[in-house]
Amino acid sequence: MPVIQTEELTKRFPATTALDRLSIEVEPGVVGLVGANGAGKSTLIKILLGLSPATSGRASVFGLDVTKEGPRIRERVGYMPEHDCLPADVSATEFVVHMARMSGLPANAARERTADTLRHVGLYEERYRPIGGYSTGMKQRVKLAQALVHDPEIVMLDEPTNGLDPVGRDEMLLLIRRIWAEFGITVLVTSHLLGELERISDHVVVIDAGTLLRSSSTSEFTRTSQFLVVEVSAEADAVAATLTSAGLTVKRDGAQLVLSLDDDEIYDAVRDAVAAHGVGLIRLEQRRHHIAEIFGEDQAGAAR
Ligand SMILES: Nc1ncnc2c1ncn2[C@@H]1O[C@H](COP(=O)(O)OP(=O)(O)OP(=O)(O)O)[C@@H](O)[C@H]1O
Repeated sequence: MPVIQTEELTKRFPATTALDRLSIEVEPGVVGLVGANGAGKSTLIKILLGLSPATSGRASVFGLDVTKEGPRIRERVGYMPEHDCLPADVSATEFVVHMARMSGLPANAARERTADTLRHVGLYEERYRPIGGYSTGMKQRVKLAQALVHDPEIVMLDEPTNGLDPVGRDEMLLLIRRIWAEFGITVLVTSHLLGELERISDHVVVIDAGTLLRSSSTSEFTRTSQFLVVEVSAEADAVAATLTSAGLTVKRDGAQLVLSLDDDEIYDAVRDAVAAHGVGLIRLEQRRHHIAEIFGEDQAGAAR
């Protein structure tokens, strides 16, 4: 059974449709939910948590209907909200213990789990300092710790790398990957940056204006979002024709030939075509599509 399932899920606000008949399935692992600002990521998480009702359609977590089983779902889910929501005048320890108690842990267990979790997120040394004096990265770690402290089966992390510098982003991404790798907790993590989610996710779901653009394994996603640029010393048209007759998708971009990377034989085919025409190979380079190109995905994968 999928951990999360939605069927034709729709959420309308007076001025906008945040989710438009969205159907997705999430299996255990790290799942990246990618979309531009306003795509509907936070809205989806709030519906899954039973915090906001859908307009129509269905959603379930662990097979439990979100409209009827909100409390039972929230017992088993950790949630890291997008925006800063931490009290400034208490320490990380006080706050996370409080959240653990709210989740039903007895006092001793709450204190022990808090210490373990703060150590895991790298905040052990600073755990008694007031949160108000923390950096953005430290605050994100407190938010992550409170999502993990009651030992959930899945965590939903809304833009956990927001506001972090490149080093802070890398550290946060590593921490997120470890949640699944070391503890077996499924992670649903949102971002508007595909590249960073690709690094840690087993599966990527892309939404745009509340609709599903794509849902696939990360390896498949990476393969089809890349292309190969070939530049030859002469006879570019003839080389392109040879590659096309070998079954490859070839587009011209000035002097360059742009090939879809969806064929495993592509490098052999390029070598053979270049040899057949007796021309030199000036450039052979793998490149990535820009995110906007992937969002308007063209499976042929040529650069525009
Ligand atoms: N409570 C609300 N009332 C009215 N409109 C809302 C509400 N919450 C979200 N929206 C609208 O729904 C759309 C989706 O918003 P949502 O916050 O889910 O997007 P998002 O993908 O999480 O983007 P962001 O990262 O910017 O939050 C947006 O157009 C937003 O303005």
